[in-house]
Amino acid sequence: MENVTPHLPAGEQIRRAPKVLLHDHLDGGLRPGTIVDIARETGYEGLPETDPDALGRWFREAADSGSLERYLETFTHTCAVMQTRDALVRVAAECAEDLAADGVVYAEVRYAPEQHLEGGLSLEEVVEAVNEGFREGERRALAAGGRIRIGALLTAMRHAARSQEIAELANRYRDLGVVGFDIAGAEAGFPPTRHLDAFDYLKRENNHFTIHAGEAFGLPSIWQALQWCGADRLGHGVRIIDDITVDGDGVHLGRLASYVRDKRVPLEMCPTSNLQTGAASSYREHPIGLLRRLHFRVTVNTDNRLMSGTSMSEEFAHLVEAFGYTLDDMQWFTVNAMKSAFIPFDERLAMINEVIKPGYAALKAEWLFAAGAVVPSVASGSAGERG
Ligand SMILES: O=c1[nH]cnc2c1ncn2[C@H]1C[C@H](O)[C@@H](CO)O1
Ligand SMILES: [Zn+2]
Repeated sequence: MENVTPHLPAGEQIRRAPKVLLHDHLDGGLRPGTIVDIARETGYEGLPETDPDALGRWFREAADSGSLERYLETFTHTCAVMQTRDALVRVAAECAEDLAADGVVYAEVRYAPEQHLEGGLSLEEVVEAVNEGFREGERRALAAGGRIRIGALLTAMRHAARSQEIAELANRYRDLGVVGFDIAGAEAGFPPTRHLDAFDYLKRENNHFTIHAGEAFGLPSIWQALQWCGADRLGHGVRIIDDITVDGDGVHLGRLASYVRDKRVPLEMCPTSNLQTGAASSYREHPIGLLRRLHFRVTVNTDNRLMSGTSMSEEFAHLVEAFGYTLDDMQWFTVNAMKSAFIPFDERLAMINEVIKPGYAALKAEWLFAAGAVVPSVASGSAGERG
């Protein structure tokens, strides 16, 4: 029986495991080489480095400041090279290819259309270019032997005043590649209630939205996002830990933490990003460990693959190392994410039953066929005789 003892998944196994990503920014995931190419083509001269490797390092280091505001400054450069139709198509197609190559089978990728208008595109043209890129990337992934499906989330910037317009845009492109709405940007000083009109509108339209909350600001932000705005999911939500006490008597959940767990509110957790912005101090101390043990609806995400130098596989590898997670844990996070996606219920269910569960079952069965395993005796039926 020792062969069925859960073992820790390693690099290649983590990559091949089907993964679901709900929180990934399009303008936070460009390939450094693509940034350099587009900057050259479009005459953008503001890049801090023009060698792709050096530029990749620059993003990771600049984002490693311990402050969300400083972290966000790095997006000036990525947004600067995402101002034309061709650039948006290319970046979106490569995003789909990169995620598929990393074993992501379903992703919701977000971006703020209002940040891509400087080259004269309209909001609609931005959305259509990104959608075209995602479809192209899905086709290329298929041709390369992978498979991925991507839905877009339209983000409004919380310091700006275009959330109603972006919410209407999300509604117009619903069922046309856009699956929901989000607000992002600096959290302190910009509470989600500033955008109540947009959230009320989306609720009236029976549409879906998530809100970045509980990252750089604490419980009041989470409380507003849920109880005033009606968010379906929380972007990050790590500060919910402030409403949980662990002492000699056990674990005590405050009213807000209880609500989040009881209502199965999905938490889009992004461990590496949280370390960079100071929302958590190490992987081992990241609240995801406790929240998973307490059965919150936790999901694992990348946030910004470029700025964090990460991928879904990297995030899981860190968690495996910090918490000893097994393939069963990975499946649990992945099913949580799929249950929390904004696509229709029947499609989510089919993804879970036809893609995710069989994918993990196949990986879990691999020990049977590994070198030195008991394959001959299983094949000859002796295992059955013994049993
Ligand atoms: O983790 C984040 N918190 C708040 N805002 C963020 C985060 N990551 C990216 N953003 C911002 C910067 C991007 O330009 C914008 C849209 O993707 O969203
Ligand atoms: Zn984010």
